[in-house]
Amino acid sequence: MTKQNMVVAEAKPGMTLDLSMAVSGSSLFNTAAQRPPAVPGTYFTISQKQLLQNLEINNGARINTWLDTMRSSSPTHIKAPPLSDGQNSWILRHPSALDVFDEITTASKGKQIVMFLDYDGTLSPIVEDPDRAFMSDAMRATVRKLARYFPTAIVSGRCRDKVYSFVRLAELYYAGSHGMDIKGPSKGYNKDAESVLFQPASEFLPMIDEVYKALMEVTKSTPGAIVENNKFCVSVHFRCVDEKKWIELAKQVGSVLERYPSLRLSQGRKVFEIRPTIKWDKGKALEFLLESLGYANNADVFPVYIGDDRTDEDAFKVLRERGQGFGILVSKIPKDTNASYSLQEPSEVMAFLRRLVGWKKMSLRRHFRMRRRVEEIKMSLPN
Ligand SMILES: O=P(O)(O)OC[C@H]1O[C@H](O[C@H]2O[C@H](CO)[C@@H](O)[C@H](O)[C@H]2O)[C@H](O)[C@@H](O)[C@@H]1O
Repeated sequence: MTKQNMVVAEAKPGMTLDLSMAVSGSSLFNTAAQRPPAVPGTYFTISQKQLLQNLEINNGARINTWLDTMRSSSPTHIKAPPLSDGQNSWILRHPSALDVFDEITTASKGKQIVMFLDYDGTLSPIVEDPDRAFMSDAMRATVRKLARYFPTAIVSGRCRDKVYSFVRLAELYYAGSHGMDIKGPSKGYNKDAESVLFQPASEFLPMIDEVYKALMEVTKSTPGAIVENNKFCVSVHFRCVDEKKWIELAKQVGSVLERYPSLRLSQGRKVFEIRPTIKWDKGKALEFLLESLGYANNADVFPVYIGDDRTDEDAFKVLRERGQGFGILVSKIPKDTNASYSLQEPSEVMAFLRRLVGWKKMSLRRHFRMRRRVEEIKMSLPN
């Protein structure tokens, strides 16, 4: 970054500074579009030297930025859009996947559907204790049936073993740690699938372990904070932390992270996600899995990704860019998304998956009936 193009917000008491671009490895915002809008008249350029002198301010600003995002991700701070155009135009742009079900199946005609499912908030409801985010037996039975008809992968921010212990279906693909830990099914599909195993961040294991311990130590004075070791990444939950303590928690996390420039932080649903800065995410995992399934350059594949979180946006984006299949965002409120369709909650996800299974069963039945009929006609013809 040159001196010319470095634009930094002027420090004013109580104002949140957007210095995320200047704090390497810790930006919450990957693209300019994601950064908070500029406030006219509050910007000036500074040199690298001045920037270093302002390190203290930067760290403060970084914490402020985190706090803003923490607040905006909290339901108490989400302003319901006026019962009007806002909501309506969002729904028009991202219609319910249940309402446009026929449109979706028509688009997939003649193609192989491959299913990608996020776990928390998609297959299981969001609960306070991350260790108790169980999926219902009905949802498990639905996903089991789904996997009989379509190759199916679970793509989660959680540690792969942990998400497997919740889902307990050996016939699925699993991509844990935001896609950094991929394993093929141990039964079903083809035998080769068993050998699929990909861990692009394995060199970070000792560092993640170290950071996990440091975060456990530093956050133990903040009641309600939960640190979760997700093997190749770490989650720091603030769902049960009193909002008055959020700044304290953000500072604690910041104090650990500033020692690890090769780690980055993003936010999910009332959780800080800390992970290696490698170019790997749920979108890359989706592409890797399609390749493993033999669909890398196949125009006849139709991937469907269902997820509720910001980290799922990477996968939605990949589908949009490939122009193949589509993403479905699980959300009750309008959100900026690359998904094409929406579903409100896990119960709607289950309803959608059931319809998909029902539709596939019916089309297979129709197909076999037709084949039988053709055979009968052939047999009835004179030689
Ligand atoms: O990619 P996902 O499968 O959606 O995982 C993302 C994070 O999900 C979990 O946290 C979220 O769900 C918890 C249980 O409902 C909830 O308490 C928490 O507030 C949510 O953020 C999981 O615990 C994290 O490790 C995952 O990274």
